[in-house]
Amino acid sequence: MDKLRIQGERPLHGDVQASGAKNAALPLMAASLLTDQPVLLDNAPQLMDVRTLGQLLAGMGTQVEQQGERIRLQADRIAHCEAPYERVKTMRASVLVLGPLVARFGHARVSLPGGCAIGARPVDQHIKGLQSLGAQVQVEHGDIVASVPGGRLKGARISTDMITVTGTENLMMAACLAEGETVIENAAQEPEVADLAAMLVGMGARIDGAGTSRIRIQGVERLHGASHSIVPDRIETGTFLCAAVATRGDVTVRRCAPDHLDSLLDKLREAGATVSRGADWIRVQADAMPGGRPRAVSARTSEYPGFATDMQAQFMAVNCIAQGAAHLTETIFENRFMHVQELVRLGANIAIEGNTCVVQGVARLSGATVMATDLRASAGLVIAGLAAEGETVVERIYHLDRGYERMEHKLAALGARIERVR
Ligand SMILES: CC(=O)N[C@H]1[C@@H](OP(=O)(O)OP(=O)(O)OC[C@H]2O[C@@H](n3ccc(=O)[nH]c3=O)[C@H](O)[C@@H]2O)O[C@H](CO)[C@@H](O)[C@@H]1O
Ligand SMILES: C=C(OP(=O)(O)O)C(=O)O
Repeated sequence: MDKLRIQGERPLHGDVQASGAKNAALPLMAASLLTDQPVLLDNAPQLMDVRTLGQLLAGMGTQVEQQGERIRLQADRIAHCEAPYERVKTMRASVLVLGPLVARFGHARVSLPGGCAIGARPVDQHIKGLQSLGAQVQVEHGDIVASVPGGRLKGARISTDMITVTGTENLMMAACLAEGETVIENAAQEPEVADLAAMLVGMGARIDGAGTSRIRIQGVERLHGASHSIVPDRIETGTFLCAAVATRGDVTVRRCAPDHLDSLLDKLREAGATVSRGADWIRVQADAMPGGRPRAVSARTSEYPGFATDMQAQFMAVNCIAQGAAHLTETIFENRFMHVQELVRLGANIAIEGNTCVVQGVARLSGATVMATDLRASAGLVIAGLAAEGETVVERIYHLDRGYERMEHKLAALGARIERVR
């Protein structure tokens, strides 16, 4: 199993490019099931999750070709509408094929994703929403089995019990081919939802309000192919910015979407970094912070545009070496503090009180061997390792490979001493 070996205490300096967003690429790929015509995606990240979804779609009969940053998908010969457990268990976002399959083919069998390291993560809202659109849905032998009497979904008003990102995406895709109007209330407002809507509109869908809490969709009979450039990854961008602050460096992330990172940028300014931005770049200067260390800054995760749960672990790593104490509260997932005990192994001072971590900053972390437990926990450990004195080894980085493109190469180009050990 691959590991990352890091020699810490080297400030990061220079420019790095953001990749396309994993959390946009996955729904966009799933949306290719809505048409028999080609869908071309540019700015596609080369990630394990993208490969996994590509294999799942190919297994159904979709032609999938990835060349560099371009993916071409054509779902003109779908042989069966099934997502087996073997694929779904390695990537929960596989459930995104459910809405498109039911909408276009009138039936689907998709393995029910299990829980995962960060929480139970049920998909009841996806199922209830599809039922509102007229699908019959049961869980049988661990699979979600859906069929549509009459073959075509019917538009409806759907109000989800909580804000769900992939739930909103699944239902929005399904509603595009339903008969009549669908309104999704309490919709997720994440930029990746808006990016998906932009491509669906390019495919002929009629959608208003994506990016707000109410999305209105007028169903159409069929969609056509499209070409779309995937929105930059705001979480990868934020990860590099946190690494810059934790190592007291000066980093510019290029080809990113600064408008999608407002809440994090405010926090980094509060921590003492100088933040500047242009249309598609962000620079964080943290090499001259008062007192030579960031200030502790509290945060509470929430849905977009709030502070992203996918940035909580990385921001915790910054707070580990800050001056003062911060409270970090996780409100989205019930078990997203798995990195805490590993950060403690690096010398961090963290107490967990319910869904809040109290992080008392220390002057120095000291390198150690730590184990990654999920994607962003891994990123948090890498940041802590970059800041720590001596050598840190991060084990089980297959989690990291799900969602970061060539992370160690990008960090090495910024001056980090980091290598993959096979
Ligand atoms: C591929 C993708 O885009 N993944 C992102 C997506 O995950 P994902 O879409 O799975 O997360 P959700 O927004 O659905 O989850 C939010 C909360 O709602 C709960 N819930 C959700 C659906 C449901 O049917 N029932 C239910 O109870 C979840 O357990 C969680 O507590 O949004 C998360 C929250 O921003 C991010 O951390 C993930 O990176
Ligand atoms: C939790 C994440 O992803 P997923 O929903 O794919 O598990 C993430 O990107 O941090």
